[in-house]
Amino acid sequence: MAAQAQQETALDPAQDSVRDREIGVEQEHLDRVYHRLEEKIHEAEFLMRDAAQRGQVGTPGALAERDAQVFRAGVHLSRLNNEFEDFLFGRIDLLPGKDGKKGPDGAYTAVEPAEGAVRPDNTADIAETLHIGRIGVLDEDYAPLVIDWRAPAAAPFYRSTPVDPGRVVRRRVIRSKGRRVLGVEDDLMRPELKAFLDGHELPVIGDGALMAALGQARSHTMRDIVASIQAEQDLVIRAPAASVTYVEGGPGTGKTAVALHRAAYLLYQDRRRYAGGILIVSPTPLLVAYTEGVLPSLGEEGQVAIRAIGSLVDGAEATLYDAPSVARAKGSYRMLKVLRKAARGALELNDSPQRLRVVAFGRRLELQAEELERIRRTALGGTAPVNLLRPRARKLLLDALWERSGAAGRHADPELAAELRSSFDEDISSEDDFIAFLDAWWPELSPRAVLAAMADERRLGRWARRILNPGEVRKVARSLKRDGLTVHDIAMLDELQSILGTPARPRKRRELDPLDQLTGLEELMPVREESQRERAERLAQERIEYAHVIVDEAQDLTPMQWRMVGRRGRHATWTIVGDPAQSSWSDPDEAAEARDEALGTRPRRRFRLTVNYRNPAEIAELASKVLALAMPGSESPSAVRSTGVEPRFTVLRESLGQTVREEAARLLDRVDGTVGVVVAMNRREEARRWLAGLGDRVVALGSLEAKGLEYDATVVVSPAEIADESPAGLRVLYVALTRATQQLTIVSGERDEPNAAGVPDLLRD
Ligand SMILES: Nc1ncnc2c1ncn2[C@@H]1O[C@H](COP(=O)(O)OP(=O)(O)OP(=O)(O)O)[C@@H](O)[C@H]1O
Repeated sequence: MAAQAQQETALDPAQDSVRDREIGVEQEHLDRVYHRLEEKIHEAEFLMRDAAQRGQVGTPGALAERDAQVFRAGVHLSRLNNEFEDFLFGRIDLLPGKDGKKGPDGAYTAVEPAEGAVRPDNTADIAETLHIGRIGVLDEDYAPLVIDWRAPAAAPFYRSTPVDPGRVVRRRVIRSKGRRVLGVEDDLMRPELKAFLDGHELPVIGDGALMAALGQARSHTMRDIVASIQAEQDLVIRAPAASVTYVEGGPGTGKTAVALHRAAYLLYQDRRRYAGGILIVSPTPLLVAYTEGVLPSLGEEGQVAIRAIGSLVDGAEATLYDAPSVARAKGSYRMLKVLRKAARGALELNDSPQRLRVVAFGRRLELQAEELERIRRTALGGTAPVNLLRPRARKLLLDALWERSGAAGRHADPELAAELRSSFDEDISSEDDFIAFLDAWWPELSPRAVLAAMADERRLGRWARRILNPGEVRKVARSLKRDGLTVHDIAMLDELQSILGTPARPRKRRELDPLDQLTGLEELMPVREESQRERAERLAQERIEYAHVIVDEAQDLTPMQWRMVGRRGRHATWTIVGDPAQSSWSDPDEAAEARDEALGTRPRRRFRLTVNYRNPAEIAELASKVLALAMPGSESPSAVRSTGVEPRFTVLRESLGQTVREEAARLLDRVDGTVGVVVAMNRREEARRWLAGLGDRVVALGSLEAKGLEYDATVVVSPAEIADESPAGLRVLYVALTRATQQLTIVSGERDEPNAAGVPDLLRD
């Protein structure tokens, strides 16, 4: 952060005493906060005991409210004690505001200082001090002890910059653990100003919280960034929820972090609206596992579902990846046409009956294959879901049988004719042969059954004629034969579900009570209504639509995946974050078209994040060489820090496995946190074996799995192999090169053509 006042160093004893004093000041405040919370708990407990003693005193509503209050207070304190390591993390010291108005959180609302707040000799008095934390706490007079980070009054903590300071003079990050304050770091937003708080000059400690946060060792889970959200990120987090918020930014600019904080912010802003749920779509289960702790650390759980794109369909979990050429066929719009044909074609699988025989009015009636085929085609006309067309097909069969029966002209009186027809329909419909025929001839199809039918190459060839080429048909059919589902199969299953439809089922009646049956009571009682809770549970189970959908790594979604995600947010507002330069999908234009279709005509609000908080400048610079090849003309985000450690280049020694293992071990010695080894997808298993026994700080990843993740150090194995993997290979390599927060080692394989210094061809100037 610019213009940090670094008036002190830890080595200066005088400064140390100022630091200790300031830590003491914050400790006092934190003690007050905890004291207040305990008071609230006691208050609530007292109310509860009192309520219990007085039995029915008070309206039921008031009693319920008390219970709820006790419950909330209890949850509050247990969270504070157990989960929030740094519950209170910020403070701003502010000049007096333009108007004297206070907001609902007890803080003054004006963003700009009052005229005359700064005196001509560049001195000023601090008029207000606000502490910022994960949740808000008021004192007994309703003055704010802690402001929730998402409240409007907290915005200046994130937004204020030395260029545009508003009322903020000093911005402080407080580091604490449990109930103990460990440290403070200050930034001065008006370094030229001499400001006084209670008559004493405002002290300034430390060298910036952002750098401290960025330098920390990484673990296998992501941390929240509440204490150091930067102004351009804050604009996205607090953007109004209407329509579509669209965020682009290079690697490490905080897109994922911003997306998660935005979910928490939206819930805070309008909890009722988002009771419909927020869905965060993530590219891989690894990234889900990496990020899922962030929301609980912000005090939000329950209403946010973070799901990998391969886990969006209930009961189906992707465990496999497709080869790039198969993925291209399965993910593109062309597959939609194939699925539509397959869903209709699957009705005619080999065991479909070729003849219908029934007896009506004492006569045997029969429909042959040709007639049945004609009826099926008529029933399938249009685009209605196949499973919902069964009643129509049944009706057409009955029409044809009626015709065949010759009964049509028997009565001139239309009423009698209609009566005859309806008893004809009733007779036939209840005939066992007819029911069995219909079940076999128009079975209810499941998405899985259709997908399984597509594994037959000849059949798929028929359905995909002039849509996929024979090579693609062969490969897709073969891939569908494997046990297990791929990420792209999931979007196909979801599409099939919508093409096939689900017939309405009769409502499940409540379990019969044997006693009721004996007494006949069951017959007298009306069918029990669903309770409100049961209804809520049922809706939650059935829910595929959300109130807000956040798509992370949006550049990777295929057209079929956009359709799947779009179905989950038909009435939602959206936040889309991504980076076209990191796209692993080969046809970005087609994907953009599908995205626009999913989002409809909703207006978009666009943002761009420009600063890379992950990679040191040395690594970012190397990665920018690949960016220039992958997306000529696009700009790299600027790295916010530098470590002085250049990327290391090595060539394969005895064997690739041995070399990689040695390099990983070397990095494990040099960093405190994690090491990621990124290889081409087809080397994943091999790479896991190479690293066996090195401990759980090191992991092997296929190039596509590295998406969104970060490590203290990474080993990127054979850039050429990764780049040659798919048409989007260079962009995937760019992802691989931008995962490290501290050190990067490149191991060249045979295809990399390294020069004497070990630098592979792709990474040379
Ligand atoms: N304001 C911030 N304060 C502290 N750390 C930050 C801040 N913004 C981002 N970071 C850190 O930078 C790293 C990169 O953030 P994140 O993973 O969200 O970036 P990204 O844009 O999603 O990257 P990619 O596109 O490569 O997946 C994370 O470790 C994150 O915690």
